[in-house]
Amino acid sequence: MMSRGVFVTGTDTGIGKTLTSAILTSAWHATYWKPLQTGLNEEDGDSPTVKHLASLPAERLIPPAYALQAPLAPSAAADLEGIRINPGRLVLPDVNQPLVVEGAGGVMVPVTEDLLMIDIMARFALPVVIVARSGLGTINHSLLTIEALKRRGIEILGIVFSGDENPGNMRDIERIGQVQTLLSIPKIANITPQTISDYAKNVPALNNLLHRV
Ligand SMILES: Nc1ncnc2c1ncn2[C@@H]1O[C@H](COP(=O)(O)OP(=O)(O)OP(=O)(O)O)[C@@H](O)[C@H]1O
Ligand SMILES: C[C@H](N)[C@H](N)CCCCCC(=O)O
Ligand SMILES: [Mg+2]
Repeated sequence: MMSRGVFVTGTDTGIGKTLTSAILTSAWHATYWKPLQTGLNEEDGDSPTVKHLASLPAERLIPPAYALQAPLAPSAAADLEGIRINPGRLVLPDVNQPLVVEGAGGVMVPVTEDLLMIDIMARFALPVVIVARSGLGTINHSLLTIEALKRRGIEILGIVFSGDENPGNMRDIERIGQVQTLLSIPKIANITPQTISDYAKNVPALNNLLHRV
């Protein structure tokens, strides 16, 4: 059976993809996969964060296909270690639960010399969730991301805003980009398994969304 699920991308690195992935994974009792992890010499990586925040049992966490040290795009981090990323190893795992796949950085991040993150997304053919900042600068970044995805015929499930809600920005991006806002995640003061689980349980839009993936 084809895996159901989503690919979580963002308008930038450090924008809220992992937080969003933890919320979706928790709400949907999903399996989480970060295929390309970089920056492990500075942080533990996104898999342990999602495992903790979504209280995931080990069997619902697929290890990265590539786990790289430098806090750089995958192609550059791999180069530093003398590794050549083989796109043939980037294959969606066949799992029984919905799958939440998190990208590295945004859509135009190099994965190999001639493949970008967006090319890998096209191959996976999962509907895409775009995570964007709510505030100033998001209109340009969000519309560029939407345009790149549409140009390649990649299905956009919708956009998630992270940070203080900004209805004007939301309206402009929905109208010009012709996308739907899926969620607006407020600034969460204390991100813990409890706050994630409470949020995941109390936002009805999350369950409705599962029926569309
Ligand atoms: N709505 C929010 N409330 C509070 N903190 C947030 C919110 N959104 C993001 N953050 C914080 O911002 C930081 C970056 O977010 P996150 O790790 O989700 O980014 P990312 O897009 O996954 O980055 P990467 O490209 O490294 O995977 C984290 O410390 C996260 O907890
Ligand atoms: C290290 C970081 N947290 C991410 N894993 C990688 C982000 C790559 C971004 C590249 C870029 O757009 O300039
Ligand atoms: Mg992340």
